[in-house]
Order: sequence, then C-alpha cells, then structure tokens
Amino acid sequence: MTDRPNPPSSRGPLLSVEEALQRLLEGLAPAVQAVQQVPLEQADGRVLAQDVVAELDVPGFDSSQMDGYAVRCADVARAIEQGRPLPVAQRIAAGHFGVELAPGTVARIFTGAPLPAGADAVVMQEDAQPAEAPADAPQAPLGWIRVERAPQPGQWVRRRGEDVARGQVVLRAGQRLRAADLGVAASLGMASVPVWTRLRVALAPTGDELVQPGTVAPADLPPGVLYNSSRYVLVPLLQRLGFEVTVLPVLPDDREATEQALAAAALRHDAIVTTGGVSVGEADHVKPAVQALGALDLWQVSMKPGKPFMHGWIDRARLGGHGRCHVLGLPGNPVSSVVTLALLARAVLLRLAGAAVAAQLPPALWVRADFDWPRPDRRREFVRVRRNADGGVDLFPNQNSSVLTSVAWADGLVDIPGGTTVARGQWVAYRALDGWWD
Ligand SMILES: Nc1nc2c(c(=O)[nH]1)N[C@H]1C(S)=C(S)[C@@H](COP(=O)(O)OP(=O)(O)OC[C@H]3O[C@@H](n4cnc5c(N)ncnc54)[C@H](O)[C@@H]3O)O[C@H]1N2
Ligand code: MOO
Repeated sequence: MTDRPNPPSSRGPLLSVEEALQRLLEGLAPAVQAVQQVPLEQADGRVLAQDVVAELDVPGFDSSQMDGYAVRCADVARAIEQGRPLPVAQRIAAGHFGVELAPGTVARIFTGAPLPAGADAVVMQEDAQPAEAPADAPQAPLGWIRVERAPQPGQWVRRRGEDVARGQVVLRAGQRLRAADLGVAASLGMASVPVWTRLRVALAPTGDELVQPGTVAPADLPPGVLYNSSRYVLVPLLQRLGFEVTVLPVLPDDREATEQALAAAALRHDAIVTTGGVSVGEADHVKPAVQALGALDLWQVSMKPGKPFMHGWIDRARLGGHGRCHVLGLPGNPVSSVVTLALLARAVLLRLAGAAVAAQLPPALWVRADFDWPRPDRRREFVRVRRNADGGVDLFPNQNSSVLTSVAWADGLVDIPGGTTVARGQWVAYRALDGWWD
C-alpha cells in the first residue's frame, strides 16, 4: 500500500460508503503470513490459503439413485412391445461391483450401488412388477420382472463426476470456509485444509465514562457513568469472523495514555479496533494518537449511524518493529459501532485476514417497507428493521444510535439513500445483519 494524501477533512463533502470501501481496500494486502494445515473439524470460518483442486471424480463411479433394476433402455422397450417380462440376472448392493449386463437381462440394484457396464438406466422398484417366467424361458434364479413404461437413458443414474470433476478447482484461495465447503473437502478425501493463521485483533474501548459490568452494581452507578456494553457485542462478532480477539483495558480519555496503549498493542496485533473517541470533541484522542504513531487514511463517511468512522495505521518501524498495524476507529455510540463494523471495518479486517472481499456492500434483498420514513437526512441511513410474517419489514421505533435494543430487536438494516424518504408499501433494500458474520 502506498502512502496517501491527507484524509478527507470534516469540512469537505463526506465520502460515500462505496467511496470509503474503495479507498479502504485499494491495494490493501493481507497481514497474515503463515499458512497452517487445520483438521476439517476446526476449519469452519477459516480463510483458505490455497486453491483446492480435485484429485478424483465425485462420485467416482456411475451408480443407482434408487432401489430397483439396472436396465438397458432398448431391451425394456422391446420387452414391452413383445409383452414379455425380463429376467433378473444379478444382484448388486452398495459397495459391490456387478458384471456386465447381458443383453436382454436386468440387474437387481440398490441405492448407491455401481451401475453394471452395459446398463444405461434404472427403473425404480415401484415401477416394476414381479412376473411369471415365460414357459419357453430358461431358468432365472432371481426371478422375472415386468416394466410398464420404457425408461429414458440416464434415468435414476448418478453420473461419475457429476458433483466434482477431477482437476476442477473446487475451493478457492481467499474463500472463508463454511460447513458445506468442509463436506466438499471431505468428499475429495481431504482430512485437513491449508488456511491462513488467524488475524490477531485487539479491541480497544475508549472513554472515562465506561465501567465493566460486574464491577459496579447498577444501584451504585455514579452519574454520567455507563457500562461498557459494546465490548460484549463486538467481541463475538469479531470472533465469528474468525479472528483471534484480545480485549484491552478501557483507554482513558487522555492523549498520552491512548498513544502508549495503541503503540503497545500495535506490536502484538495485526489490527486494532477502537470504539469511541473519533468525533470532533476535545476528549477524542484516537485520531491524533494514530496520526502521531503512523498515518490517518480516512475519517468520516456519509452514513447514519457511523459518520465518524476512521481508518489509519501505526507504523511499527517507529516502535522498533516492522510493517503496519491497521487501526479501525468505530464511533462510540453502540449502534454506530456495530453498523460501521458490518459495513466498513469487516471488509478491511477480512482482507487483512487473507479473505477475498469485494469493495462493495453485499447485495441487498428488495423487501416491502411496512413503515413510513418521512424525514430525509443528508447522510445515507441504515435503519434497524425486522422482517414480519407478511413479507415486509417493520421499523424499530427509536433509531437513535445510542439505542442498542434496536440492534437486539432487528434482524437487518434497510438502506435509505441520503435525501430520500420512504412511504409505506415502497420496495426498499434490506440486508440481514446475520449474514455479515458467517
Ligand atoms: N460536534 C459534533 N459532535 C458529534 C459529531 C459531529 O459530527 N460533530 N458526531 C456525532 C456522531 S454521529 C457520533 S456517532 C458520536 C461518536 O463520537 P465518538 O466516536 O467520539 O464516541 P464517544 O463520544 O466516545 O461516545 C459516544 C457515545 O457512546 C457511548 N459509548 C462509547 N463507548 C461505549 C461502549 N463501549 N459501550 C457503551 N457505550 C459507549 C459514550 O458514552 C457516548 O454516549 O459523536 C457525535 N458527536
Ligand atoms: O453516527 Mo452517529 O452514529 O450518527 O450517532
């Protein structure tokens, strides 16, 4: 990444969310360096470090999809025409190979069993009836069947390689592995996968007003003091993204102490996520501290909540180390911190973790707004909503960025462009919050 000119100032036009994502991800290289081979059982959510190429076809052989009879379609058609039954010449169970199907015969076959050579379809047993042996026929120890309708070639046959073809790139480097991916890897015979080491993220809450729950009883809470609630939202979200998260003690509203704590954390982590202290007040020390230790890249985005979001880095060379430690400054209001983590910081952190991430928001679903939003804001708004049983979304009544119960109630965000309103019944862009963390 090259050094860039000054971040946009608070006085100029604010960056849009898309511009911010472009700027954040442009030239951003992964911070993780080592690859580890991890057993499939522990690989959920990890970032794949190398492409996985199939060494075999899956399935490895043509097989039956049903319990029934392996047949040659032409023979069945002829037998129907002549009104004759067909002899069952062999019996093939899953895990066993039969012999080539002799012309004019069928094979009893079970689901998953290999199709015998010569067979080109399977007739399920419900479509075949046991029949008497014709008087002029030789012995058939497994009996005779009669089929009413001629099958099409390929019917009820699971084709070799129809799931995965040998040589195919099945999983891509940079992909975050999900449960089904692990099953696919297992189907290729892999017991472990090469993944990047976990990104080491420090969460650094700031603010003299914060206390840890459990240290002061609600009845004894001094005026102006509140519990550090964001920590308990952000840590599980960061962990679900696959990071190794350390929580630092709350940083006081003090420039010197903020700088020292960030410097120490920068040497031991790939990225630091701060909360609070990024607005314009005198007690907002995160920005100047990052500037003193490295550089500020971006500050303030045209979004509500979340406007004061900040990104910068600490130059470890100044601290006797090497490389950069990225700092993502989330605004202090708890809702703003969740929304900026979802929309902006998540992409940066995942890229640092080695994941392939696009510089755009994930695609939205279009849903019906079952609410009015009559007062436009200059900033693009991300309002907390919940899908209802009628196929629309309801709005949480209090959209203040300090109201954390709005996030607890909501299952997603509706994206309202700056300067626009929403009328009940209108189609709006909805993004499920859950989708951001798996
Ligand atoms: N003059 C201006 N003032 C503000 C602006 C502005 O543009 N001009 N922006 C506002 C916006 S928007 C937001 S969002 C806030 C964010 O400010 P900070 O990031 O500096 O956050 P703080 O002031 O430190 O905290 C804001 C609020 O959140 C509470 N908080 C902080 N951390 C936690 C936590 N871990 N758990 C629970 N609650 C937390 C804090 O006590 C404050 O009440 O700035 C506006 N001001
Ligand atoms: O971003 Mo602030 O989050 O509008 O309150």
